Amino acid sequence: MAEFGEVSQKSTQHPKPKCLTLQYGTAGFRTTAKHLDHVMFRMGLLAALRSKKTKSTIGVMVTASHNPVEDNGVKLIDPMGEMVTPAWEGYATQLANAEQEALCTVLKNIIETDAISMSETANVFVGRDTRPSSESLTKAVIDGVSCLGGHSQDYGLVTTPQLHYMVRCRNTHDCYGTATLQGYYEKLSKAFIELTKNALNRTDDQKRLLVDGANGIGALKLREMEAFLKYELQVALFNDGSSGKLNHLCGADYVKVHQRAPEGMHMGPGERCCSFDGDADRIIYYYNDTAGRFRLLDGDKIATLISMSLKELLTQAGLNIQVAVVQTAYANGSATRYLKDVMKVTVCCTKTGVKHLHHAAQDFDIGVYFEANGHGTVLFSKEAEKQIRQLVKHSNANDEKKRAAKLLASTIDLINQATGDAISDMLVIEALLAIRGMSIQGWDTLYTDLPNRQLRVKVADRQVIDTTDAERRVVMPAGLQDAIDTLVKKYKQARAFVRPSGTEDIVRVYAEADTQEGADGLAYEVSLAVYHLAGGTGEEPKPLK
Ligand SMILES: CC(=O)N[C@H]1[C@@H](OP(=O)(O)O)O[C@H](CO)[C@@H](O)[C@@H]1O
Ligand SMILES: [Mg+2]
Repeated sequence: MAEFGEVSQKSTQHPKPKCLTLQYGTAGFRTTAKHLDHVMFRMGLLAALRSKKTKSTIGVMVTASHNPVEDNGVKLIDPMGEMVTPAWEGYATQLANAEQEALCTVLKNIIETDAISMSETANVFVGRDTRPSSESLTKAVIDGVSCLGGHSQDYGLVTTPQLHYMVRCRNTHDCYGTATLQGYYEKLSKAFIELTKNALNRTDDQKRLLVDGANGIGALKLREMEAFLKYELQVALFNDGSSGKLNHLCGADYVKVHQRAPEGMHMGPGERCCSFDGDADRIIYYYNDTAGRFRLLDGDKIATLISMSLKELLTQAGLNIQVAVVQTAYANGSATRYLKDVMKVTVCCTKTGVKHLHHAAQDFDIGVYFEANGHGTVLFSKEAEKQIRQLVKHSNANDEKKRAAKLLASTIDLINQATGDAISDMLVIEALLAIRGMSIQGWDTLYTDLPNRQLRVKVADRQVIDTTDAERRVVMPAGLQDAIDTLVKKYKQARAFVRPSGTEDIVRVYAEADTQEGADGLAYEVSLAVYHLAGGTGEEPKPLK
């Protein structure tokens, strides 16, 4: 094959450091940026192959999300804007790790195994975050695509969900929206304005939202969008990237993990605040209560607000459409209980990682999925969307039904169904709170989170831990699950689990209990069990102070 001559030749300009092995993890490849040039070139090759195979446009996003600014990473986006299918994650790992001489053989194997017709055209959309390394890494991706005769469209600086959206628009021939930034801003802001028309007498205070942009791409894009929102949302933007460092002491991950406000944000009591992560696919809300205590509203609370609102609107519209919520083991026990017992919605639990939640949510009429850390969106089945849109058109429908159906239709338009999207989720939350006339305090008190703690344990090989039941139970190493069960019994309302991280070289420990001391104590004791039974390295875990 003629193309391979060029691949061999060009790949020498993107050499692989010897002995470096990487894995396509929970969210693509991620490591220090200086080790990624060859990976980017090769992901360009793979994206071209995936495009030929699917006869569709494929996306390649250069970002390391909430990681430090020195890191970078890459994720592949499949035709409907979802994460690339698991079999191809395997190909991605093979390609990234092939030594220079073996690259063409690995490429040929993929082409043969998947029976890819090389005469097909290839189209790849490329986007990047604000990291200094992202620009040159993007060039490496484009080099890879063109080596296999593919065509790239470089969107430059975009949030991860914006690129997912572009891919979905292109492959639905613009039915989903127009594949431009302007198209994205117009579609979302139109739906937002439509929805907020239903919130009467909103004051400027109620329209005000403090946003922590994590010094990243989300801040830039929110600024671009502001004019489209016609003052229906009045954003006070902090950590906008003009001086601070990306993700440093700010952003959704920092706020969630440390359960503390980001640096650089000036919060008055009761003011509604939110944080994006470094590529704006995660969002977390929070506020300081009147006693000055920091209160976090995480992905679970977001899923609760959204599913509750959708359910009520469906009832008002007289539509018999099922709403389900998909969570992971990290969902707070109180959230799961509230959804099941009070709201009576179907709740299902999947493994960690957006792709698992997204996949599970596709099984329902309306699948609301959120990780506790704020990754998430809502998926509407074709049939559910059709019923809602038909009711909007139906001139005989009575006023209340029609109004509810219109609200549902605008909510569909406001949600980025391709993937979790901080900007889109923020607008959905703002609109729903406004329509309900609900304050952040009111939303917060729907249920009270059980105190919880997450810890990390270093072990020689995290793959020695094997889990089952959506990562809630350990199968290997022997004895670890028994040890956890015994420890959990010592605490009230307690739950704990451990799993190997898919993005970092650590084992994660999660514990919750009726008090913070309990959650901390249990998390510590479970960490010790992991350390002793799963080959801990370095210092033994210490109790939390
Ligand atoms: C406990 C936790 O927050 N895990 C995160 C983290 O995955 P780990 O596999 O736990 O490292 O990064 C993923 C990608 O961003 C995200 O989907 C997930 O929720
Ligand atoms: Mg992210």
